[in-house]
This record gives sequence, structure tokens and C-alpha cells, in this order.
Amino acid sequence: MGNKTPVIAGNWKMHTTLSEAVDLVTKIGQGTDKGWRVETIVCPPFISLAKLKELTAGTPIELGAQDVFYEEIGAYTGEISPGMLSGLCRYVIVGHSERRMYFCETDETVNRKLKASIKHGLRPIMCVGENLTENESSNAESVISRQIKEGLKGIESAELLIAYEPIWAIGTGKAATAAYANNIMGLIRNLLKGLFGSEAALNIPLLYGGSVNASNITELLSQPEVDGALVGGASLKADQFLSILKQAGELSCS
Ligand SMILES: O=C[C@H](O)COP(=O)(O)O
Repeated sequence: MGNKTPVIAGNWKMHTTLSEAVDLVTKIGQGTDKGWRVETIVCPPFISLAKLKELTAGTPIELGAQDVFYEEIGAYTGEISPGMLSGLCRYVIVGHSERRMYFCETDETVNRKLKASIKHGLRPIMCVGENLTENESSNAESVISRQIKEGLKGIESAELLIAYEPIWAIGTGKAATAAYANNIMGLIRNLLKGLFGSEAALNIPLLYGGSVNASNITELLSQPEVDGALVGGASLKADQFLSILKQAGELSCS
């Protein structure tokens, strides 16, 4: 992680009603020490963004959406455009493996969503990662290279974050080892250098995601290529998430 400010993003996925979201963000806000040098992001369901924007104003907590559509406006029932999000949140998760798996998102749709998000001033958190079969057949690197190259095709702005989430580690309690994550994230960094140049690539935060918790965050963040984490399950428990934030803050000050 070096001397960078760590980025810790909580992806609440399809959890929390509006009142549960209010309760959770309130607890996170109350437990956050303003002295922690951490970029803290929470990504609640769409229905809670407006209320959480009010509640997090003036706090260190930034908001992110979990998805976005690439069209600007029109007859797209159920979809949310980047223009609708840009007044509500700073970040947006794009291409999460659950979107790719259950909603048929492809590298091409991810690319369109990234372009549309950047155009509207949102900072996308682009997700990549291999599944178990690809991992076991030693194809992780080629899958990730394809996702990065195709997903970022034609994109010149480096105002984005990348989350490396091996699918086999998501929600399983079996995080990748810190060394494995660092190795793949080094590959991602090199690909980004080829696309954006060395300096810009070094400034793109690379997050690890997949069974991150209060027990493994310090080891993961101690790796040179790991700049932060995209946290699922553990971000739904205020005490766990606060412990992750605290450890990240301590590392960045040490
Ligand atoms: O977006 C978050 C990831 O999918 C990780 O989820 P998890 O921490 O529950 O494994």
C-alpha cells in the first residue's frame, strides 16, 4: 500500500431496508474517528442513497452506488442512469461478478457503463476476477487481462478504481492469500501502466475483495499492490467494518 491513503468500500449488496441502512450508516458514522486516514465508502441499495446523502454530509463517509445503466434517459424500466446518480454519490461499482453472473453483463456492457459513469463525473470501481474453474486451470491471468483490456477499451481517464475479486473467495470465508492477491494485482497494475502510463497507473487504487474481514485486512493491506478493500459481508456489521477502517487507518499512519 505504501504511503497512499487506503480505500475501504463496503458493498451492502441486496441487504438493508431504508431504516436498516439509516441505522447502519449512523453506527458507522458514530464509530468513525475523523483522524483515521482512510477513504471510506459505503454502497447501499439505490433506495437509500438519497437519505444517506443527507446523513453523511460533512462526515468522512462517501457514498457509492452498486450499479448503473449506460444510457442517459429513456424507456429502460427499472434502470438508473449515471446522471441520476451523479448528484447522489461519488462512486459507482461497475461489473461486479454478481452482475456478470446473474444479469449477463459482458466486458462490452462494463465498458459502456464505465464510459457513461466517467462522463458524468462518477468514479467507477471496476470489478474483475476469475471463477474457481478458471483459477484451477491456471487461467486467472488471461481472464483478468481480457477483462481489463476489454473493459477499459477507449477509456482515457484514469479516474477510476479497480477491485480484484476472485469469485471463489466471495462470500466463502476463504480469502485469497495476501501473496496471491498481491501477485494478481501486480499484473493488473502492469496492464494499467500500459493503458494509462506509469504515473497515472500508480495512482489508481487497487482494491482486493473476497471474504475480507477484521482478521485479514491488515495482512492484505500490507502488500505493496493492495491499496484498499471492497468488503461485502463484513461491511454489514458496524463493529466489523469499523475495525477494518481502524486497522486501515493505523497502517496508513505507521
Ligand atoms: O463486493 C464485495 C465482494 O463481493 C466481497 O464480498 P464478501 O466480502 O462478502 O466476500
